Amino acid sequence: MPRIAYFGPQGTFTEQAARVLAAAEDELLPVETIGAALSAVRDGECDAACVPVENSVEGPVSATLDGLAERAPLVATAEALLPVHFSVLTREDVGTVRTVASHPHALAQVREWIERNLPEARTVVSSSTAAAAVAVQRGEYDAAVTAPVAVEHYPLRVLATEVADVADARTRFLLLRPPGRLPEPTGADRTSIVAAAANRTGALAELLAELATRGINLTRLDARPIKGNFGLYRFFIDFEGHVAETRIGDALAALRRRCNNVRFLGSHPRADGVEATIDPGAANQDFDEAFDWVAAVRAGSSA
Ligand SMILES: O=C(O)C(=O)Cc1ccccc1
Repeated sequence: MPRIAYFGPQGTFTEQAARVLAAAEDELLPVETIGAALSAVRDGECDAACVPVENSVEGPVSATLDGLAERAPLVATAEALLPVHFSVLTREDVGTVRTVASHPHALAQVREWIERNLPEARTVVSSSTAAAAVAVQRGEYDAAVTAPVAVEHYPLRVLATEVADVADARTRFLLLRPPGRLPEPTGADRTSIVAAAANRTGALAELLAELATRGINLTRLDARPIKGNFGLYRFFIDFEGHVAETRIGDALAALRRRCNNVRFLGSHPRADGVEATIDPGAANQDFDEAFDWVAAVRAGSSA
């Protein structure tokens, strides 16, 4: 039975995402950290890992980005996009709430609600939203900001539901596997890479220009420090399209030439189904025809 490690414990948002991404026969295994989920795949204990990668309020999930840039390569084969609103859970015996625990991304999304509704509470960071619920059960903190499903696993009092400072907040999750067969292109795909640009004037601009001149639309750009090299950064770039397409393959080949290091992190269908924008002259057919023409010129059969 295929096994999927997810960022747990039970009752996290990531578990909800894993349920969306898993096949009926897959076994879901909660692990304590994002790093442990990635290691479970690298060590062969699990076939895939489900982890959060970006949030529309807080931005990138750095543990996931750093975990993908280092150690053995993993490739995203699918993504899920979940709306994120929170429940606030307490023990039955809690009077005034003085401590509220949760994952930093959750706390960042309910800061105003806590100020308004729990003015005496101090916030405490936990490894995940569900880990905060466990800590409340144990009596370590008074309240936890959790995913709506958490109350099914941790019998706590529901103080509030549908809590969110920003309406329509969403988190994107990835299903990661060892490199292997890629999903088929659909016309509404996302490709992800991480690249270490050379440390010289204009290097990042040149790298982005390779994508821009081929009419490739970016969907995300994040910089993360390369640890142990103060001042050096790697760039995580997501863009529309699939590596199986000529225009995307041509761009990746250019990045490979220009960068110190490029790692392919996957091509897979977008959860929102948004189709790639194609500029005039930048469709796959345009690339194919242009390459055919060059081949014909080289063969002496065209000019
Ligand atoms: O802690 C969780 O439940 C997670 O899955 C990470 C997370 C935290 C806050 C918003 C979305 C995902």
